[in-house]
Amino acid sequence: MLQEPTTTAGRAGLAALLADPARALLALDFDGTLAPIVADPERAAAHPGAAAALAALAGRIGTVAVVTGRPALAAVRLGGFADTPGLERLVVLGHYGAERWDGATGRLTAPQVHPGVAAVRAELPGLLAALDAPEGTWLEDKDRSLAVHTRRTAEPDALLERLRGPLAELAAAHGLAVEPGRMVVELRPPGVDKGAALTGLVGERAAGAVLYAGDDLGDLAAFAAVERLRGAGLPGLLVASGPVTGEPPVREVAERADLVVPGPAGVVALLEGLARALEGLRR
Ligand SMILES: O=P(O)(O)OC[C@H]1O[C@H](O[C@H]2O[C@H](CO)[C@@H](O)[C@H](O)[C@H]2O)[C@H](O)[C@@H](O)[C@@H]1O
Repeated sequence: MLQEPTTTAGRAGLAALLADPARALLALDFDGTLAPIVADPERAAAHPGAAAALAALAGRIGTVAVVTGRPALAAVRLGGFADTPGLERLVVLGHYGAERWDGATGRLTAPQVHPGVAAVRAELPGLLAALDAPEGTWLEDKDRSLAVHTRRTAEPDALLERLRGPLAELAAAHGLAVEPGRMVVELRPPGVDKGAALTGLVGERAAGAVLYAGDDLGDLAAFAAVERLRGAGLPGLLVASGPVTGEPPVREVAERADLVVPGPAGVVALLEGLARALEGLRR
């Protein structure tokens, strides 16, 4: 059974997607939405059913995309997307939309690395040492940005709170912006976010309906984009992937969603339900 959205706008978005799937755009975040949250980001992997569920929809829905804070190729690798029959036309927008990988061509497009990234890379270890960042603090170097993770420390939330100000100052000193997330603060180039990335793709594909699913603060820009598009007459459905790891949900995401599902397993079940509904409509 396909779960029903709890809002009128969400129900209209789902109805429009089902009525004309060939013109619809389905976009999903990666970590926390298609991939369960794990302690070590390098060991993240898509839910075992995710790639197949996306592939089942890719033949029916006009555009299927992943929109992630990860480098695009990292999401392709961790998701197993390049090896999945049916996902040949998948689009992956990485680094919050700064990068784009097209399954159809296998090509990655990306801008120059922001010069502030090298400066932050050089200064960040010293800053963390000066701030007495405890064991377990982990610096993720994503080439175009750097992320400080606190999940593996004894008090991740308190540490994140303590680091937030100094990291924002360092980012600003080098022309970078901060992107907060689940037990992570990322220092990354400004000027692009998931909302701009999603809006661009909607325009490029002349989408007639959009579904976006996410779980974290970085997804709120995409939620805002769908809300704006709905205001302009484009039906849309917002899905929140609620956490299943025991940590509290990201309140703003759950509150603004038309449908909350239980984590990546719930997202996969929703995708499978959509595929079944579209198959049923074809008969
Ligand atoms: O936009 P996303 O696809 O959601 O990527 C956002 C960040 O996700 C990763 O960090 C998060 O997932 C990790 C693995 O489950 C988890 O350990 C961490 O606490 C989460 O914040 C990734 O490491 C970041 O680079 C992404 O920006």
